[in-house]
Amino acid sequence: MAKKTSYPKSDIRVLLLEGVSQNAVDTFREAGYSQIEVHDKSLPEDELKRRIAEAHIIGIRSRTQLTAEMLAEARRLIAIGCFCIGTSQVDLDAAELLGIPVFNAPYSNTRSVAELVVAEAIMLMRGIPQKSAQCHRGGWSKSAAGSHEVRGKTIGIVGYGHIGTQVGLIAEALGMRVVFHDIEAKLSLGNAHAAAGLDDLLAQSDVVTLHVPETPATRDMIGASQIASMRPGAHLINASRGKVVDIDALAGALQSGQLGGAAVDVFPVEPKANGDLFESPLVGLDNVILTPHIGGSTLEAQDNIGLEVAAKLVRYSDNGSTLSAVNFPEVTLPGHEGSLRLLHIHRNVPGMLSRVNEIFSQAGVNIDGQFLRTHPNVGYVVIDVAATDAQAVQLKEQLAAIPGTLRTRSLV
Ligand SMILES: NC(=O)c1ccc[n+]([C@@H]2O[C@H](COP(=O)([O-])OP(=O)(O)OC[C@H]3O[C@@H](n4cnc5c(N)ncnc54)[C@H](O)[C@@H]3O)[C@@H](O)[C@H]2O)c1
Ligand SMILES: O=C(O)CC[C@@H](O)C(=O)O
Repeated sequence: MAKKTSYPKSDIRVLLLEGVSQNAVDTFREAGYSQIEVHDKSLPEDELKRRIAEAHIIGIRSRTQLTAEMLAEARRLIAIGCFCIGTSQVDLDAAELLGIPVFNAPYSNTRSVAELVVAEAIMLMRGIPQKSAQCHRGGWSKSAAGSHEVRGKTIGIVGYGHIGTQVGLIAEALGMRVVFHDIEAKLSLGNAHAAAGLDDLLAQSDVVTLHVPETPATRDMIGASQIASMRPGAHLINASRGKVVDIDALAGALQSGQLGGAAVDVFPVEPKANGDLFESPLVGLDNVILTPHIGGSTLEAQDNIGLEVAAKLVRYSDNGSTLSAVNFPEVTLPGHEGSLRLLHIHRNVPGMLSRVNEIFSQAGVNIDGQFLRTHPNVGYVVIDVAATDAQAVQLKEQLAAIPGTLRTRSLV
């Protein structure tokens, strides 16, 4: 009897780290996956290297670093799920060149971050962090000095994407004036308007809030000279990524009173697990709200993220669709009932498709459907055929032998 070509679901190992929602586990179970290993923390590097070598699918949040070196150990890995928005913890190019698509949840915690940011803007404008700290120490200083309504004040939003626009809409509903800065041309929502540039935004805002991704261009985007461009006594909120702000420059400005206060949720170096020591130059400053990277950590957001990312991973594993992958050619595929589906991920070099097609032509196998998308470095072609089990084994082996092949899979 011919050997089976598709990998049985019961052998597919799913490794879920960092306490992703139970919804994710349930989604895999309902789709027929049974080998699901769940950890509520990220794993130490050595252990992760061992575990990732066995896993076919891995789910992480922001603490697990999937570097090129780590991914080189992931010999069986077919897909990565980031159960969050940010994907800078994964070397996306390295994953693509290994033929591994990465999925995330681009909107599921947007509202949670936006609500927190607007609440923090109110707290900072009222001087609540300092007043609360004083009361905790047994102090009492009832005064309106330095305390302001947000109504009529200006909030400056850096990065006017999903979160930035939500912040703008909620802030405007509270009567705030909204300005934004983005590297892309953006449609202004409500009465928001684009600042002439970052410096212009900094100069006119009472509260500045950051909502950019971590990229080489956003690293230390707010340093000493940008802080010097802000209004004296203005406030800074960072719930984007820690490396976007020069944290020593921020600490200095908060200590000197150049800035009135800050709310910081993300840090250049964050503890790996709950209970680990948190260290920052901002610790102990009364005018700072410190939170442990929980901007998107509401039960609503985590439940939605669990469903969304697990569904994308299951769809890729079962059907091959890569729609909404962040690093990979996107192919939306119909069902393939009655056909064998072969997936071929390859280096995007000239002549690859003709070599693929030559294999089917020589085998005398008709192609029912074919789907191809390429990125500059990687191509992804999906071929549906009516083939016997014996032909299927041979076809997959021949596809895998084409020079430049990164991965092949077959789905029945
Ligand atoms: N604290 C948390 O828990 C939490 C939760 C969710 C997201 N985040 C972070 O927030 C970031 C933003 O999320 P989003 O969903 O709004 O992303 P998004 O992609 O929708 O928006 C980001 C915006 O930043 C703009 N941008 C990129 N580089 C820029 C630059 N150099 N200068 C100005 N603008 C620039 C983009 O054009 C885009 O409009 C994420 O990348 C993630 O790192 C944090
Ligand atoms: O849940 C996390 O660990 C990350 C949350 C947030 O930073 C995101 O990128 O969505």
